[in-house]
Amino acid sequence: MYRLQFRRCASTFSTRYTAKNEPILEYRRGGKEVKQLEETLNEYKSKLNRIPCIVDGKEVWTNSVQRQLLPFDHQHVLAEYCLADPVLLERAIESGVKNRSRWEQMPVEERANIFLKAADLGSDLKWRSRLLASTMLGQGKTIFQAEIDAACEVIDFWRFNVQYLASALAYSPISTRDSENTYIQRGLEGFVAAVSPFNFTAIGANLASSPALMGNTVLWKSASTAILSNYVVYKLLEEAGLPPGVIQFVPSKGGDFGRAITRSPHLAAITFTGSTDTFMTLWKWVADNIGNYRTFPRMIGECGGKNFHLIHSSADPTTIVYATIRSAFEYSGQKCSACSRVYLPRSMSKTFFAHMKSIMMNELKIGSPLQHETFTSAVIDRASFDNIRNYIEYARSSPTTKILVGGQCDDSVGFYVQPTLIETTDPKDKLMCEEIFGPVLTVYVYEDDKYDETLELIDQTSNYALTGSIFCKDENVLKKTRARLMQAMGNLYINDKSTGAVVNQQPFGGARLSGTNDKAGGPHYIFRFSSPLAVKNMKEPLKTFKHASME
Ligand SMILES: NC(=O)c1ccc[n+]([C@@H]2O[C@H](COP(=O)([O-])OP(=O)(O)OC[C@H]3O[C@@H](n4cnc5c(N)ncnc54)[C@H](O)[C@@H]3O)[C@@H](O)[C@H]2O)c1
Ligand SMILES: N[C@@H](CCC=O)C(=O)O
Repeated sequence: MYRLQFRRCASTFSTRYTAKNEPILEYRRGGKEVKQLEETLNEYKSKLNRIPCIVDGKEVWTNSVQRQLLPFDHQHVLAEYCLADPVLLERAIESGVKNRSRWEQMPVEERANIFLKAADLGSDLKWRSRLLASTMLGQGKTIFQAEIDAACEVIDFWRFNVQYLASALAYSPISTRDSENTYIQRGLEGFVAAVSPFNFTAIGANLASSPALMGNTVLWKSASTAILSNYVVYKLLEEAGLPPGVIQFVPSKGGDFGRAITRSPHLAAITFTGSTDTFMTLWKWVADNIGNYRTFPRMIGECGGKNFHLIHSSADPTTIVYATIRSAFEYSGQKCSACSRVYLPRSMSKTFFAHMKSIMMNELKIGSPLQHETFTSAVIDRASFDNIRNYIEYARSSPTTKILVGGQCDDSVGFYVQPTLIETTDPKDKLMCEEIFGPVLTVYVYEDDKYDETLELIDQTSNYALTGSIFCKDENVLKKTRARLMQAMGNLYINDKSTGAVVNQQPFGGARLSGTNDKAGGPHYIFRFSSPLAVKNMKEPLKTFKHASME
């Protein structure tokens, strides 16, 4: 059990708290964590989970009710949740504004300890199984994918953000004989709007809780397909001691939420993760209202990607296959960091394609995420299924692309899209440029002697710059490649897959239109939610207005 302990030394604070990454549990059949998880899965599955909005700490059961379905069995309604309409959103904003200064004035140690307590609760099997079960059912994640997201990453965000805050508080400006100088991490004036995506429970948890840790009040709008897991996160925080009215849990229609927050003069920041288009819409709405705000709203956005694996002829032939399978098809490619374009040298293409085909056709089990042997399951919803199917149809009809494996889509029970491997002869094909957000991987084979041109191609093909992997064992080539692709990603992997960033190991965020690159899971992220106050306190009265040179 960690408690944050600050100790005063002269005029500075310091702390003994150092976070560690939460160990990943294995969930082997018959183990105690599996037993607990199965009980919780059964509990959630056997009832209709009813979810209210929460405003000012009070449940609000609105008349507008929506349903969350199991993506892998869409006849099964997992939850019914209440939608906040524009009037309730106004109330939530008022509540946030009203509660802000009381929360901000709570001693920072007490605030931080709530999140450390939350991390401890999440680590324990009772809450851990709730986090996992709600994520597996609602978002269609396998046990491993749910564990690394809804348990480990959630817990890591809570612990490491506290560590970053503690280090920040250790900073003290120089005081002089005449003046005592202090530097205070203050919350933003107004409220923070957190808008989260469906694909990571941890992202929702982080978007809502980082601003809160820094003394802000938050309006949290979850994605409609991640409501149950996000509600579990909210309830966990409540049990950890988060006071009422610090986070308002307000599922709502995207447009209603976006309009309500951008209309309010009290908007202090939007912390968003989702598609680039949605972030651009929010940015435009803020611009439309720019004369109306009390402060400049901060825009923090982590957006889409078109992540690449670049393979050099010196790469290890087995690593490139395993890494590509994992990055492109785990969680059905629904990670912003998923590999969706590969640049492959002609000299390795035969063995690469043969190995990929063999694994994809014989070893990848696609099915219910509740079965241990499942590699990946259905995609999140009807809209996503239709969108991905359109790209596959396009690939079927285009003269420059060929589907090598997969391509089948079946929505009779769940929204299943078979992992699909495509080869294109057009490196600027839309399959190489646009984010698909599904299990569709396109490969462009380049001639070995065209490596430099291929670097140019990678850099120029997409407006996204989220993650990229270089597979190469030649140090000189690697050096040249890194220099050429310096701006082509926010997270670079060398001889590893382009997914799987871990808090405080690979702080995460993209460049270009992939986002504002504030690096969640890194030491600077929390400062986007702070408006520091520098204080100079004069010790002596002024004796003259004249400078020495004037004497
Ligand atoms: N870069 C990252 O760290 C990161 C991480 C996860 C996901 N993503 C990206 O997220 C996308 C997938 O997630 P998604 O489908 O949930 O994205 P999305 O943009 O459809 O939705 C994200 C959130 O925005 C809300 N929203 C939609 N319109 C809105 C509006 N006008 N005003 C306010 N809110 C609005 C949605 O309801 C949801 O809560 C992909 O593009 C993926 O790359 C990026
Ligand atoms: N932490 C994730 C990024 C989140 C994107 O959806 C990864 O690196 O796989």
